[in-house]
Amino acid sequence: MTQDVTKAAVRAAAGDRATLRFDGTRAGIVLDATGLGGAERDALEAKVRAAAEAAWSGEVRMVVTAERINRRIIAVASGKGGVGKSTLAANLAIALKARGRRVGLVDADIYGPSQPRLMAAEDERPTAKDKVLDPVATPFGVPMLSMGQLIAPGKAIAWRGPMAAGALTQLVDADWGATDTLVLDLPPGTGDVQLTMVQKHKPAGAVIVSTPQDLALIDATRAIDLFDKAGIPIIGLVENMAGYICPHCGEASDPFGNGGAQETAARLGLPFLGRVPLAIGIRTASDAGAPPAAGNGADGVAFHTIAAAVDDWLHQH
Ligand SMILES: Nc1ncnc2c1ncn2[C@@H]1O[C@H](COP(=O)(O)OP(=O)(O)OP(=O)(O)O)[C@@H](O)[C@H]1O
Repeated sequence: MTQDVTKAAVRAAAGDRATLRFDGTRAGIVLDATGLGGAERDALEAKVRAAAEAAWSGEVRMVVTAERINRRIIAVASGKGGVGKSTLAANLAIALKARGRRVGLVDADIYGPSQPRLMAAEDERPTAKDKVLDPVATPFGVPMLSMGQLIAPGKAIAWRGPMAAGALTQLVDADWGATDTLVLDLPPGTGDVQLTMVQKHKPAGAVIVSTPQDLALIDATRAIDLFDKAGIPIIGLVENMAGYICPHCGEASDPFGNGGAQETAARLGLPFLGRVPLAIGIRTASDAGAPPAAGNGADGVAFHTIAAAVDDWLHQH
């Protein structure tokens, strides 16, 4: 077979990803797998090798290369539980994806991992190759890994920081392929577990979620201190459950007060990223594994506004 036939066969299999050189009876292929996940890379490599070997009667040698992706972690944190941190993390990931980023989601909440349910991936189990995990796909184009997929429920409650950070390493160092932005849903609170996690995995920035109540805001200030201590910049503050939207008439009211997080942000000189209203639709959609940011409804709007601010921040840093 001729070199031209082999070139055409390799090109048909690999497009622009392959360069081919001939040296006597040997065909050498360099395959650029930048941006492909593990399974895609293996499949492409096998396809190109098969095409080359069918066309070339001599030896075929192949080298697979990939550019390093500069992947950044955005931590989503809260001073206490139940403020909607996981809801925000899931919707932020989906809304950042809608802005063209390649987003993955890591659920590091060892106390109550809820991302598999929020992201409609409860029945998925990650596989591992050479001890490196392969994130599970979700219906929203955001691959995901969760502590809930690694550990039995309730098992990690008594973990100290180093153990939690060690488990997190498995999730962060997984085969994320082309993912350039990892949204990290941290465990609620500001103790040793959270500090060790952020010190070890150095997020590019943090989003702090709070409800308008004073107590939650005091807790939010503790979360801000935690990131200051670890030298991680705060991208900004999100106020969740801010104002109640009546499902019947659509009227907004403020059962927990109004603007507390915005005032706290201003007082601390931090950016305010936006308010998410308390809306029954957000809860029912989340419980049903259909995050509002994935649809076109009114409940998704606030998350897209917040994602736009986070996206800007990432462009500037
Ligand atoms: N803006 C909102 N409007 C209505 N319900 C909300 C809103 N945000 C979150 N919720 C609901 O509040 C509950 C707690 O939210 P979520 O699990 O996201 O909080 P969390 O801070 O991650 O909690 P945890 O401490 O358990 O990790 C969930 O039932 C969620 O659907």
